[in-house]
Amino acid sequence: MTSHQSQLGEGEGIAEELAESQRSISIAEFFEKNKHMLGFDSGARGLVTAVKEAVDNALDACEEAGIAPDIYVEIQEAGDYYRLIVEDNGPGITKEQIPKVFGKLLYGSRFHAREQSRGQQGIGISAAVLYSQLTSGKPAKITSRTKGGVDAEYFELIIDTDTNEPEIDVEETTTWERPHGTRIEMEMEANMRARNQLHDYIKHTAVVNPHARIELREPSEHMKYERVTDTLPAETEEIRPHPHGVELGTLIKMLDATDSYSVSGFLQNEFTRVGGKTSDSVIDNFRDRHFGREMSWTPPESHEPADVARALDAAVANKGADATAEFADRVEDALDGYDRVAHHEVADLIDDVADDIEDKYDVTFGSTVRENAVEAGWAAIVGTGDHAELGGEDADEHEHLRSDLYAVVDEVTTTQKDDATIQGVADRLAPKFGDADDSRHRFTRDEVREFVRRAADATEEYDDATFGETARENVVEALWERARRVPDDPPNVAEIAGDRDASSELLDAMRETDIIAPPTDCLSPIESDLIEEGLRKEYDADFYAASTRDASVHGGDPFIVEAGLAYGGDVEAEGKAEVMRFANRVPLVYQRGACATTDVVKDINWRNYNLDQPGGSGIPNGPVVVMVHVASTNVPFTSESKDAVANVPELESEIELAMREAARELKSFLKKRRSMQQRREKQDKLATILPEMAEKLSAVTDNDDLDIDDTLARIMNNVLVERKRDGDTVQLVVENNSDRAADVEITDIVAGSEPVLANGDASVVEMDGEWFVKWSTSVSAGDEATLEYDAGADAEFDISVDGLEEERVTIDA
Ligand SMILES: Nc1ncnc2c1ncn2[C@@H]1O[C@H](COP(=O)(O)OP(=O)(O)OP(=O)(O)O)[C@@H](O)[C@H]1O
Repeated sequence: MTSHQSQLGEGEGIAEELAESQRSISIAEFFEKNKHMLGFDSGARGLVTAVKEAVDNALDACEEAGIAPDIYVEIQEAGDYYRLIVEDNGPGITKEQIPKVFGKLLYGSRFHAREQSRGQQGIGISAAVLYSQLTSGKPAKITSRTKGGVDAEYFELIIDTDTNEPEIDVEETTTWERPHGTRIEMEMEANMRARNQLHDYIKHTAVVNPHARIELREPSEHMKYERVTDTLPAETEEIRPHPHGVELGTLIKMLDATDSYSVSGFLQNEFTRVGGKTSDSVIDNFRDRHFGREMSWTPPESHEPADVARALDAAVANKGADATAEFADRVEDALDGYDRVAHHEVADLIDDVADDIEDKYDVTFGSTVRENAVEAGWAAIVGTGDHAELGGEDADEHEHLRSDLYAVVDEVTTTQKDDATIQGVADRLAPKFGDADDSRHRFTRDEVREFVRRAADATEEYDDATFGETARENVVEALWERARRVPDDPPNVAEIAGDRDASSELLDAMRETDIIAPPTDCLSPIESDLIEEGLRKEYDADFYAASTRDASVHGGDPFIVEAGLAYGGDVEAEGKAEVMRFANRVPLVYQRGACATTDVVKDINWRNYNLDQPGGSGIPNGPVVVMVHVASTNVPFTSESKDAVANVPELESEIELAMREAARELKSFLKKRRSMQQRREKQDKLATILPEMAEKLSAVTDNDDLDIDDTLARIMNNVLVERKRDGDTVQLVVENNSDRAADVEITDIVAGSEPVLANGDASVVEMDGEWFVKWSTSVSAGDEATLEYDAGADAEFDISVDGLEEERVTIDA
């Protein structure tokens, strides 16, 4: 700006001068200047991003082709540069596509697909090529062989940043030992300062992709992760957008592009989860918005001044007295059958009766006669038009509507409202409907709301009454519910597309309609058991928990959030918990602080889950690993570099729920652990005091020594496992002093003499000269169970008890 200020002439013509320097910018030029947006802001980071882009693509390609991925990554020092090689055993890329995939930004197969994949935008690998050519000046070298292809194709290329088109240096066929797959080699200015991030990326990728074999060879380390399973993630299906997710611009684009003529066809063909019934509901909601609804009123009773029959009689001319009289009477009689009636119902009724009269009297009720009759009949019902004349001098034009409205307002307001207030509101509402421009009484909900607002405001102002928001909303709701949906056909797709308001009404109607969540076969969550397994593989912890939420929708794209936790054991106890973030099975390495995932973890009150959280917010302290996975057909990232998930409320709330589900399990684990610890402490204290007391007691009473173990078990309400010997007879007694049933599994290893069972459901197995007596028993609270066997005097025993926490069992054997 400043430079222009000094260079440009003053006054007129500045815009023209500026225009000379204005030109379009190619996308490649743009990203050349904004490398950071794509994750290439430094040499250290650039290398990690390039590995990530190539490995993500390789995994996507293999999974799409149903091939168990075998991925090799190598980083070599090459003079002033680093050379990166990534090879996969995927389906390969055709000769025609190779230059575009690697040499053109924004070229890819996934941008328009609603299906979970790691790649989304078609920028990733070409951005890596761009970064490599910018920093090293060397072309990218690509080798690819398609499945079944005789030769492999070899290219050396760069991106022409002016045109964003590939510039091919070398193109030839070559031989390659892999039967199919793709290999890319790039040189770039880089360093290994981000080695930790690189290792984390590879390690965590292996954790959430147990079906892949991944190898990384870099100048100072060689890491290899073997495949743990041959089962590939469930194949995902591409889906159409969900009606709850599209935005207005997208909807208008879809309306323009569709082959459908009718809205119903459009909704069913272009969206997921819309069948005939759902499309009818959407169209009904659209009608309400587009046409409004028709107010319904109670038909006047015959003794009221409004005389429908007389009005109809007067409106019909030249049809003969009998025919006219019967027509008028029959319409009036039929109206008696209605509690409330709307304009189009009166029209339908008049049509039906007119048809009958035509047949019976051989007269014609043409459309003009019918229209006149509808107009006159409706005016008589709502008390406008000629009705004043019919009712005589004293007739109040809106009397009927007033009493009708009084009944509605009275019904839906509380008994505290006095009569005068209700009457005030009804009286002021009546002319708003009665004198409205639309004589059919068609109004949108907003119009009805506005009428009620004005009537209530005026009543408050002039009658010194109160008529609050709830009362107003109740009246609107009651009138709207009583109003009738109109039968008009909705406009066709082309008409809606050309009318922004109508498109917006359709969008609102779609959002308002209950529609089942999109199918989830387009997503492939890791699933909670595999998350736990993944955590178990990486962390030797005391406790693991995981949860996988049901699918939700954001912007028409379904998503699933999963969370996992590992606690205790060898997990680093010092400092803050480790937070691992994943999106579509890709570890997110950078921008931790700008990620919705981290924000949610920080906002949770972890003290509620028995974790240490100084100040009550922020990442908790202690031996915890938190893991969050967001799987979606379109993960909302904060930028093209796909490092952080954006703060989308729907997503944040699901992340929170997933975290809380896993955290609840952690809480009960920690609670139990704590109570066990307290029990242990109590037991330890008793174990010190009791013998002293017993000793003193025996001394005072001059009795034999007391059996302390039994006493301890009883005080602690423990399950006591006791051995009694009488000659060769051995008895194992399980005495349940607790208040719930105990399932115990006892293994008594007997050496020196073969045990012979006398009773019980036990088994004896010999192994290396020892006998394993295995006994499983369930003992109810307060009961005991006994196993008896014979063993010689030389027998030695080694007993262990499983099935109960250590702290709940006292062994005296
Ligand atoms: N190793 C590969 N094997 C087979 N096809 C590939 C491979 N790498 C890339 N492709 C194809 O090239 C396209 C472009 O890849 P690119 O990395 O530029 O974008 P993307 O993965 O679709 O999205 P993103 O920009 O989010 O990474 C992919 O959509 C895919 O069709």
